[in-house]
Amino acid sequence: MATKKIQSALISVFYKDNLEPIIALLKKHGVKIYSTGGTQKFIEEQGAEVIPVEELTSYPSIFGGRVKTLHPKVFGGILYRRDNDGDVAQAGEYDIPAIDLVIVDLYPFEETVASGAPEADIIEKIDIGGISLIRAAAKNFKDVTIIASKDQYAELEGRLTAQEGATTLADRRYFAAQAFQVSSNYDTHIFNYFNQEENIPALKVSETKAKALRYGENPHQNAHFYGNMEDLFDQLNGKELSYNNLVDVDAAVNLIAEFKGETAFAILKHTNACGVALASTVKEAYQKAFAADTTSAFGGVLITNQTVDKDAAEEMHSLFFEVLIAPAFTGEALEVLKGKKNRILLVQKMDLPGTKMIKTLLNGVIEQDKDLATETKADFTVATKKAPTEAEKDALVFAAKICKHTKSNTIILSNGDQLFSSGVGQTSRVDALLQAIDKAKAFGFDLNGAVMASDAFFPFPDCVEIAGKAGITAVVQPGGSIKDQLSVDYCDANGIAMVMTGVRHFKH
Ligand SMILES: NC(=O)c1ncn([C@@H]2O[C@H](COP(=O)(O)O)[C@@H](O)[C@H]2O)c1NC=O
Repeated sequence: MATKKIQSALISVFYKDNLEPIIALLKKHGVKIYSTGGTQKFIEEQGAEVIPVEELTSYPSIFGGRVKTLHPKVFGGILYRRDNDGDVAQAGEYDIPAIDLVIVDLYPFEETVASGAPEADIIEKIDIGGISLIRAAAKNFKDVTIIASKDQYAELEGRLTAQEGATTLADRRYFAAQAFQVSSNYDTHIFNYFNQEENIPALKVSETKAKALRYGENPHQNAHFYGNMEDLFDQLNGKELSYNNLVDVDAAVNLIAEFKGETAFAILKHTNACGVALASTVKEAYQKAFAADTTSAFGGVLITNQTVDKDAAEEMHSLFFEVLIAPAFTGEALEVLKGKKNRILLVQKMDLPGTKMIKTLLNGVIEQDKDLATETKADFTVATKKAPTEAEKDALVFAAKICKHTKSNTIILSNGDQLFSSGVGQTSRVDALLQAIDKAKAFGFDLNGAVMASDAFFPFPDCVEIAGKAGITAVVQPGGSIKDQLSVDYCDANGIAMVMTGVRHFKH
């Protein structure tokens, strides 16, 4: 393995933190250090000698720092092939010194975009010299070690310490791969920023944090999560989230976001809600959600949008559940809930970011806007002679919100603050309705005066007929079938109120 002792380094970093141990190591091994303005000052403060890069290039940093390392003496020193006689002779001819190690930390482009800075500031944070140094050094990994981010200092320190100031070819190839990961991620963010306005048809996703999951949907499937869960949640208890947990947590967080300003509780299984309720306390909301399906709740993912207190915690403690998500837990509630060590407790710190959804299929991916449409009473068009009462309208809004987050074909039966039952993921709407009616009866709900929500239109009047006979008095559906009138006629003949929203909510 071609182990090479590092004799010279170029250091140019935006964030200077944590660089100290590297400087100390380089100093200890007598490495000649070249550096740019701010970094040079920082290294000198560490008591190490530095050659300003301007001395090497015979140019000052110009155009407000847009050009400082971009010079043949710098790039030649990185890129010339040490085993190529012609390159070595040219390096000598032009007095180009070898640079064995390059350490860069790029201008924080992504951070600057996220801060809402004006475009001029964002453009200045497109690093040119740094990204070029990274690519050059990574290309010449046979001879040069590249550290492309402050996140890699500790790894470099470890290897230099263990190998007496040297790196192996395997080290350098590894760091080169890391470097291209950094540069491609950086360019992806720049492209996506520009493409917000340009809409060039290209999908660039770059997630640099990967977490190996225990397994995928089933134990024989490997799986990873690419993303940054720490931004969204603090985990207070329990084992690591599994692949299926993550899928359900995503569904739960999207569902509960519908109930801002209310005290809501939901219980989900396989992304569908088997219990949803509104109440004045978390305990009561949990009790009502649980009552909708006391069987399915076992092993479920639970979520509320209010602080979980001791009363609520004691109420749900006897249930075996996988995950509980809340914006906060009281100390007493945690004491109760932590009684089961595998139970995952998550504090949700923010709403889900992002407005797009991506899925792989066939030999490509499909992307779409998230379904962010939620109908209010104002969006209802009364289609029947009889209009729903205000209480029925409230119930229809509640049912429609749950319906939107349930697998198609779906039917939701509820009142204004409690999911009674749902028919989920059925191949016919009639089956979804029959499933919902059976479930409601099985869990003791009286459907007389209940409301029904459907994710898509009724192609035939069969659903309203079955629902009416079960006691349903008001219905919300998108409408849009050429046979809408048949359903309206049935409702008119049987005293059922029906509203249409014009918005379909398929969820496949
Ligand atoms: N223009 C250049 O030639 C150039 N060379 C290096 N940089 C960047 O300048 C920063 C360090 O600058 P300083 O050492 O002056 O704080 C690093 O983030 C590095 O990626 C440059 N700046 C931007 O492109």
